[in-house]
Amino acid sequence: MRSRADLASARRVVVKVGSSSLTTAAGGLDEGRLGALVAAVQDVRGRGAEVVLVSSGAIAAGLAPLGLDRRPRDLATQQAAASVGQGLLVAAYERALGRSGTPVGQVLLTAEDVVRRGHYRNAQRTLERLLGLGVLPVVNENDTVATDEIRFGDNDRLAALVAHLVRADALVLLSDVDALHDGPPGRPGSRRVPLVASAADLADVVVGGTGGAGVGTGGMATKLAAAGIATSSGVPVLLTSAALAGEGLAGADVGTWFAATGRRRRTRLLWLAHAARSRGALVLDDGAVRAVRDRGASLLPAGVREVRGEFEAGDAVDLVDGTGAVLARGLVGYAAAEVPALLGRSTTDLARDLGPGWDRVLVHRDDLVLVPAAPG
Ligand SMILES: Nc1ncnc2c1ncn2[C@@H]1O[C@H](COP(=O)(O)OP(=O)(O)O)[C@@H](O)[C@H]1O
Ligand SMILES: N[C@@H](CCC(=O)OP(=O)(O)O)C(=O)O
Repeated sequence: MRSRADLASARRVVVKVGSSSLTTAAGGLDEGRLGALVAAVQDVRGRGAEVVLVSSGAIAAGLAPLGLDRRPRDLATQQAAASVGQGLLVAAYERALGRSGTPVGQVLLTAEDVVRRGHYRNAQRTLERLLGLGVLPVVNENDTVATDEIRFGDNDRLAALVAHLVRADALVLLSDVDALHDGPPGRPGSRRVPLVASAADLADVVVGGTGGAGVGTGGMATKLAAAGIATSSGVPVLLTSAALAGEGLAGADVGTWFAATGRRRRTRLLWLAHAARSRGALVLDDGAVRAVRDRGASLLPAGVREVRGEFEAGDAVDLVDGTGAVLARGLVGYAAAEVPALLGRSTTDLARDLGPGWDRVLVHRDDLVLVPAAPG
């Protein structure tokens, strides 16, 4: 997809809508705006395209029923609000779609669901089936069970990973602002940025926090991070306001278009590079640094000098060099408690001394992404 005009002929689109676009100033869901969004989505579906909707708003929708007048700060109350609000949110989508006969499919995901192979294959299969059955999947983070460590916290990045998961032609991020501006919107002189073709186009952009009602989470920063994830793996992004959704999805010259900059990568690696939180670190000797960084090799226990942190097999860890700089991230094959006994030893020794199964690599090269060196 080369430009926003191509959106009019997209085959499959992921549309993400933020809390600020679905709630009223007084709190609670704004069914008028939700209905307008659904109408825009139905136009796209009417053209024969498939849509996955990633909708925030569960926490915001749960505030009023719980007598809360603002977004709570602590995780437990946020989860309680999400638990109450998610049902209201899906019910509002069902009401808005009611007469069309389009069924709504609620899909609640955690970060785990897009990283562990079995989980993301499962999520992928379910979404494909829902689309095949003519359902409108409405995706949100499974807030009520996600702990701080595994939480996305913002649906912008979740939407980028979902767009990759379903191989969408484009991701459309809808917020309460019409486009990315070169400074916080409302500040005199701030202007719309119509096109971001590469990171250089963001050099002069000043990004602020969340806007208006204070129900949004990440402000523009998480949208730019999400756009980076999507475009670097081949999915272009349109960022505009929910009010302009219909025009944007029809390819009109609204919002900010982020062109694709890279090619499709493995979903797990995309998550590792952009979304995973490391549970620990492995300190590599110089030979292992060269093998991993320059030769694309797997990390063997023999090249590791030290282990830091508490992690389980399958967790994300940083691979750091002798100076502490992170050179890669990977999914580790052993738990932290098992690693000290392996350090510095060859796989042949390990198999001989500890028996079969202990000759695995520490981090397989298929489970590893290099982290670009910090500039300067
Ligand atoms: N450079 C910028 N361009 C556009 N919007 C910006 C910029 N800096 C900060 N913002 C703010 O980001 C807000 C959108 O983020 P957020 O409230 O988290 O939205 P949502 O709930 O839709 O995810 C906008 O209301 C806007 O005020
Ligand atoms: N899962 C949360 C959404 C958090 C979030 O990303 O909100 P937003 O910044 O408004 O898109 C909820 O439904 O309230």
